Amino acid sequence: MGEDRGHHSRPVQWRGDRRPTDPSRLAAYDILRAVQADEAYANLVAPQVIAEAELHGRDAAFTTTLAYGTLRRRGFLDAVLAACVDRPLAEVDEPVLDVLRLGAQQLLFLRTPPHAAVGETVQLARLVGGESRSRFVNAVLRKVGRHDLDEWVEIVAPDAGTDPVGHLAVVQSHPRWIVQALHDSLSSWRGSASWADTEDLLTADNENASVTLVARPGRGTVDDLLELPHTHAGRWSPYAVALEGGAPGEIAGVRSGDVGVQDEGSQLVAIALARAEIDGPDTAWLDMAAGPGGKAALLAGLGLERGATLLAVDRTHHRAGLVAQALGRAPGHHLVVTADGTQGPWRPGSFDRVLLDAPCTGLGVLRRRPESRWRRTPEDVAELAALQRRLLASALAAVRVGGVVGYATCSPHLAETTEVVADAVARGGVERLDVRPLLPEVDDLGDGPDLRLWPHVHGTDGMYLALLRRTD
Ligand SMILES: C[S@@+](CC[C@H](N)C(=O)[O-])C[C@H]1O[C@@H](n2cnc3c(N)ncnc32)[C@H](O)[C@@H]1O
Repeated sequence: MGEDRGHHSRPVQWRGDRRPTDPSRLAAYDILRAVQADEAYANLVAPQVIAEAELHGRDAAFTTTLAYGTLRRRGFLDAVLAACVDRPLAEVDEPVLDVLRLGAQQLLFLRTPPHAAVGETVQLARLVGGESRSRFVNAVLRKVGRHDLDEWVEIVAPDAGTDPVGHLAVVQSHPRWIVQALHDSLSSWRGSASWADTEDLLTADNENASVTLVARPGRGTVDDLLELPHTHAGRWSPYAVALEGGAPGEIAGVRSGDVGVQDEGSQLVAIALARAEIDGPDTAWLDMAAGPGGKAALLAGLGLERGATLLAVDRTHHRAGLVAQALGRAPGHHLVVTADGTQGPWRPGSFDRVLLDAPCTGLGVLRRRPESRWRRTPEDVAELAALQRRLLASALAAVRVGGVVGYATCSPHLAETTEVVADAVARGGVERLDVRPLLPEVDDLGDGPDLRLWPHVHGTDGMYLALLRRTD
């Protein structure tokens, strides 16, 4: 490489007498490199890179769209690039490959005029890789530009009739195993799913998620939030306000923690758990894997009128610290502890309600984490499912007879959801509740009894919740 560019080194927008590289595209490149080379998370690194590059408004939005889209579409873009490069892609320098991906993304998905997409990308290649790399990038992108998106789909995707999983994997740019897992989960939700349903879900994963605020009960109201510009009421949750444009960090309530940034799917999980009927006392609540504290903060508010005390636990000190921050100004009784939920510092049967929002693969929130589909592996599922079983056993031991455990994940994978719960039910001593009547405001909740929310159906993150009442 001509230059070693860490994602923080900037601004280097000139080399010799050449014209400047477009700062938005350079920032997108920096985000890609940080994700690919340093294993950064795009949603964390992008705002940092954009701020350091002093990009605002449309330029900042273009950088995010280009970087996120390129990360999501990597599978498809690589299939196209492989058809245009006369050696295996693995032999192309990673930074040059990222430049090629950015160029192909603009040509095929962003409607950037071809001369601009090629010209600007070649300029970027010259900056990051020197003259010979820029000629290579120019030649490859000209080949990409010979076909439009539909033609490329015909060329690189397996036939939908004979290999529907492989077809969707390429066309919607997801690993094969994830396409299959999502299809299986959708199929079990309503008895069956067509490949078109699955494609709708995969399409939703490739779109940006909107920002939703939560007016935490006891700390503010939805009506207060609706006074703010660019807001309207949420679709399902009585505490939700959608923010269309504008930065949540500029809202005073968000800065103080009275208002949270929280997808409606997560809000509905906490609300359903709080609404489940239980006999007897209802004052001891546990959130067993609480970091960073979004659901804990909502539960604390929901528990207020019942005089409930919330114990929020996380295994890592840092994550427990984030929970403490989220709960900091919350009225009522709450306590945050760093502990391993599989062997928590409490006596068996101590709690009336327990939330176990288990660590999971996050396959329901792929739209928010553009690179994560390429990082996750089927081995992660097996490892997490084992931990989820241990945590659920511990949650069921922590709740009293008659109390309720909510088992939630932001993954719809069957091995992390219904299979974990089915094992717990099979061991006896628990009754599975139908979650759907607890959320009458939400349409289309499938066959039940568990709650499953989908980006393409409900517009929320993909969330799962089973409610288990302990019977002995
Ligand atoms: C899905 S997140 C919880 C999200 C949270 N409920 C919210 O809404 O903000 C899972 C959390 O479980 C924590 N965790 C993982 N293993 C754990 C364990 N053995 N005991 C307690 N917490 C654990 C992780 O650190 C992570 O913060």
